[in-house]
Amino acid sequence: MPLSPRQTHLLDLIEQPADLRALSRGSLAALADEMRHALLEQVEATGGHLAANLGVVELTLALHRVFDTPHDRLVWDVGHQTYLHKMLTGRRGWMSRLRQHGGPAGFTRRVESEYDPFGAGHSSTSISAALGMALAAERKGEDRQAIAIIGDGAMTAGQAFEALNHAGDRQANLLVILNDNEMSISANVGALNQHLTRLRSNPLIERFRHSGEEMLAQAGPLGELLGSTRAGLRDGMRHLLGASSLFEELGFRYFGPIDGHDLDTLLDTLSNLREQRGPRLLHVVTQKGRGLAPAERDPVGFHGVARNGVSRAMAPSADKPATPAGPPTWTEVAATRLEHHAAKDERVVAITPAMIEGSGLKGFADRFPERLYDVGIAEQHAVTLAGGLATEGMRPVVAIYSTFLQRAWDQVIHDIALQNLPVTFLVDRAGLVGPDGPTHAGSFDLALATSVPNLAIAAPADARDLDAAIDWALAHDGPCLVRYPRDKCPAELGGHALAEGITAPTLLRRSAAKAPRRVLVIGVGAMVERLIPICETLDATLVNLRWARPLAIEPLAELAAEHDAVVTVEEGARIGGVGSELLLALAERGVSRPGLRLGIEDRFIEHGSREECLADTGLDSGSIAASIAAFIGNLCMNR
Ligand SMILES: Cc1ncc(C[n+]2csc(CCOP(=O)(O)OP(=O)(O)O)c2C)c(N)n1
Ligand SMILES: CC(=O)[C@@H](O)[C@H](O)COP(=O)(O)O
Ligand SMILES: [Mg+2]
Repeated sequence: MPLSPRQTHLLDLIEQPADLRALSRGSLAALADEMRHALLEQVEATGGHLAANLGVVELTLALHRVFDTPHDRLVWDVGHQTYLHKMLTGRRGWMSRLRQHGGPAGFTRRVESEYDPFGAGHSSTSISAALGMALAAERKGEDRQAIAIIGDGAMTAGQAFEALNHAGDRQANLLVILNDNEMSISANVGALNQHLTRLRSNPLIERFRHSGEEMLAQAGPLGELLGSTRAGLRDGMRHLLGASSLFEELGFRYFGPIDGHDLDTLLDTLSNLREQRGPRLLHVVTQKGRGLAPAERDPVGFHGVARNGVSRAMAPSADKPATPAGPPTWTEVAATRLEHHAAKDERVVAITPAMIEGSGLKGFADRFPERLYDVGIAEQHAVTLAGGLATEGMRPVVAIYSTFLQRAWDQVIHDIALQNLPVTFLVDRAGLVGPDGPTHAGSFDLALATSVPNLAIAAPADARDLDAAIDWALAHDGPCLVRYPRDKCPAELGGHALAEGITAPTLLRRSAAKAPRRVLVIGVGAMVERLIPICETLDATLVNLRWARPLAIEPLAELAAEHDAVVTVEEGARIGGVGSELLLALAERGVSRPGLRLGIEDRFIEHGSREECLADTGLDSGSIAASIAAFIGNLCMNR
């Protein structure tokens, strides 16, 4: 059922937020309606993060109406909920290419607009960044508001607390808007979430506060005198009722909770807060998916949707196309193997930093709910928690995206590897992810991991390798990282082992070429599949490395010695990656050969489809074949 197009008379008038401020207040509800519909049409065409955006229509409108953006700084956390913000800040015409190559990013970016004062993608950075802006304004003597808009999910991260702690102590001029929709990607978790629930559902406090304020208003001059201590009285009441907010304890003035879909309340409250200074936190209650019934019912399913996802959701079930069958994803294969082990071994527990669905842990959660720890958006804690569990004989598995593991490398090194603890890391989204772009690319895990002692690193090329790697990791008495991309997983690529032992590389084909054309290609992980036809065409020998550590250097050196040159191909940073390590290790064994290292170039790769991103850095099949062919051509010329 296609979405019916809707007129957008008011939205068409808005080029910049100043145009929004010129509209009558009475027309804003109609504008919010138009914005919500424009959002649905846009996400229908491009796909993207729908539910969070539906929840902030009124909040976005109210913020740009009340504050003097871009002079006042709006810092959105994560940035996945900024589609309306982009529409109101001069990017509406461009949104039809959202998250596509050359189009706007799915998150805020400084290079895109002066209305994006800070780039994001990873969560829980907004309070720190806005605090930096507030302190800079203080130093420069500038009068501006710095506003962090952070979700209840993002608020669960350590960094958010670190920033609150600092801001409250400094009494910085900072406004934090806590957008509480009771959801992270899945239902929000943790004691903070329970605290927010108590704040949301304590009508006694609200009644007490309102009646207290009414009494003060009726008491004339005495009331005015007392009014100056109104905030103190209110805080006192909260303490008496045992309902003081955590934020007040940290030095913030707490306002709310208010209904984030009630425009009048939002506009009045924000206007009041605009006139105040110091650390303030406004608790806004919103509904994820607001205004689209299927998304309100299933905010998890509508967190991110594919192109045509809106009309598909609204279609009667009989009209819904069946999901096409095909190979499973790497995520699915890994999750199935993990469940297989959990069924046999009570010691196996899984940890996720707020990514149950994306990491494929829904099945594990259903089957072994008491053995799944969703720790919130707390990657560092997830890793050290696994360390603690491992010291007591458990077999913890941290399921984590490569990009989010970046937060926790100190924990991997200091808490896990240094103590040689048996923790398995299932590192998903390793390599280029596509539409989420550089903030979410898993470019660095290999380069970071290869230098960490004790850490075994598997880069499986097919489902058979992946299963074997998980089996090995769970039996191994030390840490192990298993990495795989956001893609379909081939079942079995074949080949035979180059040596004894589970971590040995496999040989997939042997070149029949004559010197100087005998080239050994060593593929890392998911790159191997696309190397098979390339090596056939170029008549190169092909090895599936399988394990980046321990590196099976002896059999590889023997094989390399029979060749004229070595090529390595990995979906990870080329500098400091497996290829660099391999060529050096071969040279140290006296097998110095001309080498070509293919990997992610030394720059950030822009968003696009996964294939476009790979092509951008020379890792699509055509570019790989061309690079190897040119390399062989040079070998012949230089002979
Ligand atoms: C460091 C980090 N970990 C995980 C994620 C994945 N992620 C993106 S949005 C999200 C949920 C955020 O919840 P909340 O802040 O409440 O925003 P909402 O979607 O509810 O509006 C998560 C876990 C991320 N972007 N960054
Ligand atoms: C905004 C965010 O960080 C997540 O929603 C992320 O976009 C999920 O990515 P996947 O679609 O790869 O699970
Ligand atoms: Mg939320």
